[in-house]
Amino acid sequence: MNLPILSVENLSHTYMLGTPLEQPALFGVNMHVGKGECVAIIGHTGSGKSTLIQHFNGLQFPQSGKVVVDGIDLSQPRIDCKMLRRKVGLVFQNPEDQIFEKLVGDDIAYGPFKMGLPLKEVRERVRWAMELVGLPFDEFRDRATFALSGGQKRKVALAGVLALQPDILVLDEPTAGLDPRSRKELLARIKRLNREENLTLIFVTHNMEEVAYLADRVYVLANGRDIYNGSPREVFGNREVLRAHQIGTPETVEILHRLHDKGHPVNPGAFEVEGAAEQILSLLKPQGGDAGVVRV
Ligand SMILES: Nc1ncnc2c1ncn2[C@@H]1O[C@H](COP(=O)(O)OP(=O)(O)OP(=O)(O)O)[C@@H](O)[C@H]1O
Repeated sequence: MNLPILSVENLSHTYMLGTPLEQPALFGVNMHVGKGECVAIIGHTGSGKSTLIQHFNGLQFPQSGKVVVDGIDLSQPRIDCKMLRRKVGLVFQNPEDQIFEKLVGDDIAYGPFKMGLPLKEVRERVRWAMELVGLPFDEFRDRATFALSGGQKRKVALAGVLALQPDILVLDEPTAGLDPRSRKELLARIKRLNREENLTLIFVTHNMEEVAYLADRVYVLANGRDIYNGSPREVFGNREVLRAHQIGTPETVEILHRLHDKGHPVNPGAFEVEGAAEQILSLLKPQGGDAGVVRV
């Protein structure tokens, strides 16, 4: 891991603390994310994923424990929230929570404009962010936000955050509700941002194919605790732990494990589609020295 740009130490959180409706959500969570890393957070519903990422840009502040973002200790009083939100862009699960202007271009321009940037730069950033998420500027800037499809709204919400040019991008279920083609396109764009622009990426997902495709490292949350972290290969290799916490594995892992259990010589750790396909194809090739010989 590179130098950590985000560290969480022993973080606990209880909703409605001190009331009869107290709801504990996090218990002593630890997490470290290196600059330029792509980290997935997985866990069953209610395990605390959203609560955790809300601590990264000051939507929640540590009740106990520590969150440090690029040197800013969020447990200290008088945090510069504006600066923090420029460093950490959070895209919510539901794009409706994030879009409030009538026109697409105005909505994406809102953040950079509030930063006090000159109009020319605001416009450049809006164009850049729109093209990046796959919304052609000339075609979409004057479109009404309310009349967009769910997938287009998701792209607008993402572009609005990208236009602030954050150092860390945090995505809550980035492709939920998208059709397979839009999902694939958006994931490829996000991957490019991480790999080519060196944007640190943290994302929450229930989709294990997404984890396999994007993540360098995976944190597993269960009942408000970080129970495991490792590379996708390590995490997906630990199917017992995942099953115990109602977390699936990518289809590729399942297929390779079934072949392996039936005695076929495959490595079930290969979770990427290309690697899995190669292994399956190699099983279909004739084995042994007589390969290709036709006996009559
Ligand atoms: N605003 C809130 N007030 C009270 N309790 C809450 C609130 N938000 C979340 N919780 C509770 O905190 C716990 C963790 O919720 P959280 O939304 O962080 O989980 P999650 O892993 O993101 O779930 P999901 O995968 O369903 O989005 C749950 O028990 C939830 O009911």
